[in-house]
Amino acid sequence: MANVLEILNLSKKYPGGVQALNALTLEVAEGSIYGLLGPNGSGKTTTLGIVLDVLRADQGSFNWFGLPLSKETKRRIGAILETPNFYPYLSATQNLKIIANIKNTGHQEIEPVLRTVGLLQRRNSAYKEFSLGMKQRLALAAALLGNPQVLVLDEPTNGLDPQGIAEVREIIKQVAGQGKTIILASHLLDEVQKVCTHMAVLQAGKLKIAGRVDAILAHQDQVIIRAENLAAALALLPQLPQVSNFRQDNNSLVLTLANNFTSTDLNQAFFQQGIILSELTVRKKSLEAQFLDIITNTTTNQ
Ligand SMILES: Nc1ncnc2c1ncn2[C@@H]1O[C@H](COP(=O)(O)OP(=O)(O)OP(=O)(O)O)[C@@H](O)[C@H]1O
Repeated sequence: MANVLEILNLSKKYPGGVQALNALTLEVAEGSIYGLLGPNGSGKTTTLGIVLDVLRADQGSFNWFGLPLSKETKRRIGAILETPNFYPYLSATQNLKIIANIKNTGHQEIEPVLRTVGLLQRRNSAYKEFSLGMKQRLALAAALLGNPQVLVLDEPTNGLDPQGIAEVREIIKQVAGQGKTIILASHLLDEVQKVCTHMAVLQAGKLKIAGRVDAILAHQDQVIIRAENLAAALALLPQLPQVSNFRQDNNSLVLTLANNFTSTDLNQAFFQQGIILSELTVRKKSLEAQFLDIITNTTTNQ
């Protein structure tokens, strides 16, 4: 599948001396929901600012749809970097009419986008009467005007209550289901795991890891095995391509699977060598623990 966005060796130092980005390289494939994940200050907003032409990089390059950024490519991108300045006394529809005029798109798009974000019933209510969640959904509607191919969102659920968070996440998935690519920045692995198909993890402006969310997280599982003949199992482990590392813990062996292998593959490998496992347990780490592991242990890997 074609790439919607390609970032190559992007670096940015702010005047105060903070190296916000350090040779960042990543690719976003068409149709993906791509999470840019990292702790506060890791460079997510800076990355989005550069690719949306709000900030200038010191070094490196990027392209959208294989092309340099231009008026034409910008038209194919809808973005929310911060909450837009809607007029408080105007209704949802009136506010969107103003944005449609700025974007030079027809007013016939307003009703469908309000429906997509679940605000059609409230289209005549004044913006000032909206809850925070509704305001964020109106911002999404505004970003969707002009039918962009890509939606770029910076921390789209920040500050919302659980219901508001669930609504926004549902809209993101629905919009992706219409074939649009979504790029979103988040500091929550939980959010990225629930919403995204792919992710890049940033720390201190550097890429820690990038790839499919399920593959990255599966690689974090711990597998605990026991066998009648533990010594034979232990002796076999260094030869198994399914295992990336292991340690003995009393009568058990605790191991991490190599990329693209499952616990079934592991069980089969032992069986083929005549070792019957008496126990095989997959222990999923908490998402917080996985996030910390990725941030602290992972070596850069695209
Ligand atoms: N205008 C600025 N001037 C100086 N330093 C800045 C500026 N904007 C960001 N920084 C610094 O650059 C680094 C990256 O910031 P950035 O906002 O890109 O990170 P982030 O991952 O989006 O964080 P957050 O989740 O807190 O928004 C941080 O150390 C931040 O303090």
